[in-house]
Amino acid sequence: MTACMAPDQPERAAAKKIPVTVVTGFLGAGKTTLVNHILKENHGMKIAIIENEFGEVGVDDALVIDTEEEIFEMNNGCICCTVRGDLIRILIKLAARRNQFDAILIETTGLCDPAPVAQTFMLDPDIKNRFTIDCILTVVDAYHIEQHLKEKKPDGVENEAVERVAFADKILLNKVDLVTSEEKVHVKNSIRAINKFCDIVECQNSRVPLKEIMNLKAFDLARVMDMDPDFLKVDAEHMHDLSVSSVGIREEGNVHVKKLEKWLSNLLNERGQDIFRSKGVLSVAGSDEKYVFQGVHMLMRITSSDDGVGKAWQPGEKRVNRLCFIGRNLDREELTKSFAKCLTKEATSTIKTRKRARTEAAPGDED
Ligand SMILES: Nc1nc2c(ncn2[C@@H]2O[C@H](COP(=O)(O)OP(=O)(O)OP(=O)(O)O)[C@@H](O)[C@H]2O)c(=O)[nH]1
Repeated sequence: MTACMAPDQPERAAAKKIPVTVVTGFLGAGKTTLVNHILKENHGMKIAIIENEFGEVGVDDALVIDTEEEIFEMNNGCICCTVRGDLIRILIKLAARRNQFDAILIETTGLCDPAPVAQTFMLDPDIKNRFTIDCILTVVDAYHIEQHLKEKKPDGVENEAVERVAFADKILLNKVDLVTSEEKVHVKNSIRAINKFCDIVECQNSRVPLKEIMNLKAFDLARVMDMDPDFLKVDAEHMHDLSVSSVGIREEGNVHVKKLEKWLSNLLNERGQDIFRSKGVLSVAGSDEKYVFQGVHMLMRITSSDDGVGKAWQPGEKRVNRLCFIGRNLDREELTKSFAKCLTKEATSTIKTRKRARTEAAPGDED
């Protein structure tokens, strides 16, 4: 999205390359939370944000705060492989409007390999003359990172969490509220063992001043090449872990919120080791608020548009529940069937009730 927060400055139109911040981080680390934080802050910068979401069913549109700004969403694949062409097309369009913003922030998917994304800015002739990578910013979930760093991967598959930390120019050590000081020191040591150079900034709910994360000129190609001499080889091996998959559910109807809560908490208690990430937008019987659930392994939270994220269901909007699970050994049929048991026949939404009341009321009677 293009966050227009300051008047145009003519000097911005000078032929300076547009700085790009690439935000990476494992599933659920706090990348969208960072985007929301940037959108809420009054920092006076105009930032174009490109969002790439992993999963069969897109949910992030409902997780980003309601804003007037333009959003570039890329939900048809991962920008490190299948939709790199789409990324290039968006960037070229943005380059044509370069005097309308100061910087670009790309939120990559939780499973994205940052190397091919960075390569796009080094190798594509249309892009490298117009843009420059300012920083590869990696958001780390202080509570869950250790288990992902230690995870054994199938042969030929890189550990995404390790890659993310290794490539980072800067790390936001997020969710510090969930760890003790000793655990935090331990996590920092693990990060340092992989990446000696990057700056580590601790934060909660991805709240950091913008000057800590943008216009840093922190990306250092020489350091990256030192670490990975094949970095600029486009045909270098790049394999996603195929044992990690996503199951998407799209289902019209209204859910019974208590049944849903029980289902989700049982599911994540039993399977949370393998279900890395779960999220969903829900239509709850009797409410016009759009409910959202967010799970990272066993931690789960249900909120609604009433809490300030996303918009309530609009009159005429199709109330479809959208759920996305990402992890190992997911059983699509079982997930779909067990979710269906949370639906209720108690279907009337307050929108319909209000609309009916209005049409039945005499003109001038409505409040
Ligand atoms: N306790 C706690 N929860 C947090 C913090 N930051 C973010 N969260 C929660 O973690 C969950 C995941 O946050 P997101 O920002 O959606 O994570 P993401 O990296 O965009 O996740 P993906 O879309 O899977 O890539 C949400 O429920 C957030 O509210 C934090 O500092 N502390």
